[in-house]
Amino acid sequence: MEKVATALTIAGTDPSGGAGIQADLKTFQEVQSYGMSVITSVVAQNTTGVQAIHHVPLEMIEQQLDAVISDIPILAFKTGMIANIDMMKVIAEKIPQIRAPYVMDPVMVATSGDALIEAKARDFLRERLLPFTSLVTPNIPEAEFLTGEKIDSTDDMKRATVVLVERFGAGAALVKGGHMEGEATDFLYDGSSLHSFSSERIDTKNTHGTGCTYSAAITAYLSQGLNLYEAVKAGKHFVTAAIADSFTLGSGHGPTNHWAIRKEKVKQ
Ligand SMILES: Nc1ncnc2c1ncn2[C@@H]1O[C@H](COP(=O)(O)OP(=O)(O)OP(=O)(O)O)[C@@H](O)[C@H]1O
Ligand SMILES: Cc1ncc(CO)c(N)n1
Repeated sequence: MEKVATALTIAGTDPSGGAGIQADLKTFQEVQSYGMSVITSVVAQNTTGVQAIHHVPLEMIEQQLDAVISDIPILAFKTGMIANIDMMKVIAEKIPQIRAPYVMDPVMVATSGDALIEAKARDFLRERLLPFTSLVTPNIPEAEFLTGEKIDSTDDMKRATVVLVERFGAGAALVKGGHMEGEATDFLYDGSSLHSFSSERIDTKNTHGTGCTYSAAITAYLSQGLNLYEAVKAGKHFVTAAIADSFTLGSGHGPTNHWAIRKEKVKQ
């Protein structure tokens, strides 16, 4: 029987469908990995912002993790929104049982600017979870927080990738340039080489969930056995197509289009 590429996301939800668990599962499906999910927080949010957050009880997060881990092999997994230290502890205890590449999207604020994690939990994320990662994918503000250093230039971005790996123990680091000006360039440091991935900047306000979609695509490609460089390259292609074909839905930052890649294939 064919081996199924299984991918798990551990994250919060977005009922408007553009970010969080919903974006992750849509992305896994488009990339053709079998998607699974553990929900940390139920978030009432849409393209304009976050209206309310309900944290799933810790025992329930643990039971969801046990349900998946005890039954199904996981070939790659990612974490997104983990709102507080107690949740991080539960997840940190289970991670050693999942012997698969781990992509951390260190989610801190939504595209709308609303906070998704408690301030004091941000240090814990770096100290307790970062050392387990195969890859961490911060945007500029997240990288500034994790390294404690200001990022104003591409040289600063490159330096941050190295600091995250050499000083803080990430397996590899991808610092994303969505928040810079000019080309959308991301830098990857894997512990030995530095790579860059660039695309033209697309003129759109529809960037709700781009970070979730990107890290989910990388996770899915890793679950299929691609190496880190190839997975990031394919993930960058996926997210660029999804932003280029994004939807103007709702009155705020619209979502990316997760089936853009399929349309691209049909066009060829
Ligand atoms: N306008 C744009 N045009 C092209 N690529 C973009 C644009 N904005 C972001 N990107 C790319 O999208 C990916 C996600 O990057 P970004 O820095 O926006 O993540 P993020 O801030 O974590 O996302 P989120 O909005 O979900 O929090 C990166 O590859 C980045 O270079
Ligand atoms: C649940 C969740 N995770 C991540 C983001 C970041 O886009 C968001 N808006 N919501």
